[in-house]
Amino acid sequence: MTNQAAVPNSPSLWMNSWPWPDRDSHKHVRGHLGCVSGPASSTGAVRLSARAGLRVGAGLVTLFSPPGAVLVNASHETAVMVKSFSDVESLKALACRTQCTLIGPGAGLTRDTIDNTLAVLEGAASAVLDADALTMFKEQPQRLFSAIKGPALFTPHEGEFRRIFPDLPVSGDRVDAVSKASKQSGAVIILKGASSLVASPDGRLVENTHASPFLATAGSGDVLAGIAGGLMAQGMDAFDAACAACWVHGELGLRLGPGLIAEDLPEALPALLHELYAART
Ligand SMILES: NC(=O)C1=CN([C@@H]2O[C@H](COP(=O)(O)OP(=O)(O)OC[C@H]3O[C@@H](n4cnc5c(N)ncnc54)[C@H](O)[C@@H]3O)[C@@H](O)[C@H]2O)[C@@H](O)CC1
Ligand SMILES: Nc1ncnc2c1ncn2[C@@H]1O[C@H](COP(=O)(O)OP(=O)(O)O)[C@@H](O)[C@H]1O
Repeated sequence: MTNQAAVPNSPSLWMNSWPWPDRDSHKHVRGHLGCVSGPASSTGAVRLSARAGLRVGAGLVTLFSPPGAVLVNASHETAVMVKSFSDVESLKALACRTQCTLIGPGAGLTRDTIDNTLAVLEGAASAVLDADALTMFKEQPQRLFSAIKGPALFTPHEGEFRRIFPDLPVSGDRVDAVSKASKQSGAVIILKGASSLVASPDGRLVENTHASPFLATAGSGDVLAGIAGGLMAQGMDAFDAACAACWVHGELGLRLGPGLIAEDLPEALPALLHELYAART
């Protein structure tokens, strides 16, 4: 059991480290986010992440796509770029050119997802792992943890958390479970839910209750991962980026409310970002 209490999330925790561009910024200094696409039949989830990353300010966002999914990705995207990768070496080379690469949404429950996740962790300066990139390490979580070299953020829902941390019961003390999981893995972790907990291996712990039940809709978590990845690509500390992403995502949920679908979230970001920009000190 941990006696640690989680700090309530609020903009005061991370506003000062928000990566606003300055007068001399150009797209290459605003960070490059890579997002790894799954096969042609399941590309939508990661495109939600990519769009959120671009909206939150990453200067460049590229979808890294297997050859068979390039056409479907390219036909959906305009500002988000698309690059093909045919094997783990070419994916690693693409990830090396990013400040952050995100993998998992719609990646697929296949051996390729294991190999591609390891390539991302090896190549990218920082990484966001969600969904299938976590689930696929159910049988060998230690292999995943050992592959972490730089800042890494895991964004599991409870089902995914249970798969990679089977010894840490989330049905009991969630704070204890997520704190231990972060220390065990070496990753910052967002344990998502109606209340989301953010834990860092160095012991920082925040609880986000600033959210709406209307966020319980397909693809909403993919957008959250993209917001966090977009902030990390711009150089924000992984824990601050995770806290900021949870609050911003929750605020968008509160603003949009009934009828919200995941596509709405990135499109609602500019109005909120205008307010945060005006309130900066
Ligand atoms: N537009 C799209 O293309 C979308 C694709 N998605 C992708 O679909 C794949 C499967 O993801 P899912 O998360 O649906 O399924 P998973 O199969 O990974 O997990 C769902 C299972 O986990 C259990 N679970 C326990 N706690 C849960 C919680 N708090 N939230 C959700 N499930 C919980 C559920 O009982 C369920 O059986 C992933 O690749 C994901 O990225 C989803 O992100 C939805 C949107
Ligand atoms: N009842 C709720 N209240 C507030 N936020 C919620 C609620 N249910 C889900 N969410 C949020 O919605 C997102 C759902 O993510 P996830 O389960 O990964 O779905 P998906 O895989 O479809 O994107 C998470 O950020 C979670 O915190």
